[in-house]
Amino acid sequence: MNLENIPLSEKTKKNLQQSGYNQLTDIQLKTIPLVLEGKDLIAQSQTGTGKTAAFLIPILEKLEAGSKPQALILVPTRELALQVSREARKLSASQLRILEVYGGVAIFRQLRALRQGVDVVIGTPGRLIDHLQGGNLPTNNLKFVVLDEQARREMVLDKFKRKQITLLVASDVAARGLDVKDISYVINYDFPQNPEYYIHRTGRTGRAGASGKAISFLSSRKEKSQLMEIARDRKFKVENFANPR
Ligand SMILES: Nc1ncnc2c1ncn2[C@@H]1O[C@H](COP(=O)(O)OP(=O)(O)OP(=O)(O)O)[C@@H](O)[C@H]1O
Repeated sequence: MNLENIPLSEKTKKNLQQSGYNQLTDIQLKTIPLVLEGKDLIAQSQTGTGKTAAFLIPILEKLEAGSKPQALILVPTRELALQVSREARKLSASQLRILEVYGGVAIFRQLRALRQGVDVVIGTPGRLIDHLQGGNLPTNNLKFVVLDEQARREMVLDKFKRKQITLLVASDVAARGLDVKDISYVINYDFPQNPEYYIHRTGRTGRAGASGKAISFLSSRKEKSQLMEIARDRKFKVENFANPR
């Protein structure tokens, strides 16, 4: 038992033990006190270490049954929405109404549930946007928003690695550390802010000694000279250069 020093109510602790959560995992021990204090945070840990409960336990502890959504949890897939809502029902020590919303099923039941009042909404982006745009999902009572982004990211990357996706549109977050074999091109839509980022981004192609290609869209003479300077420093070739107007 390592729940003693965690500032959760007795009701929650009892429920955790009844659910077989006798020991909190490291990520849970670290995040729960911070979320209870109302801190914003980004958490990262290995798969299967209990990240879902790490955000659910403190959020559920803080909520009381009401009528408008108080927590919104964005997940990448329908399967995850179901998985997270199952976990939320298990971990909720009070009578909170938990609703999963995802596409591919009739919207009617989701609408009815939203009209009757829910406390926690767990959903996938497309259907959530439908509900938000339709004015069915009031946001003025939200206290918590969770983005289960890593599971998105990881999943998309996995598909990219297995070549099920052939084009990946990414921010600079993907500029470092992404190790995928055989990336044919890196396309710089916006020219990187500094030379270091150019190197990080384009380093995704031509891994492990192989050569790679990058295409950059340049929108000023300044960007052109930045590119030429990097090319000079790093000794790479610039081909098919069209002058920006
Ligand atoms: N403290 C705990 N005690 C016992 N079981 C736990 C505890 N925390 C989580 N679990 C269980 O461990 C399993 C894995 O948890 P979870 O799916 O949240 O991992 P994760 O870190 O989100 O993994 P992934 O990165 O794959 O999404 C779940 O079945 C969950 O119910």
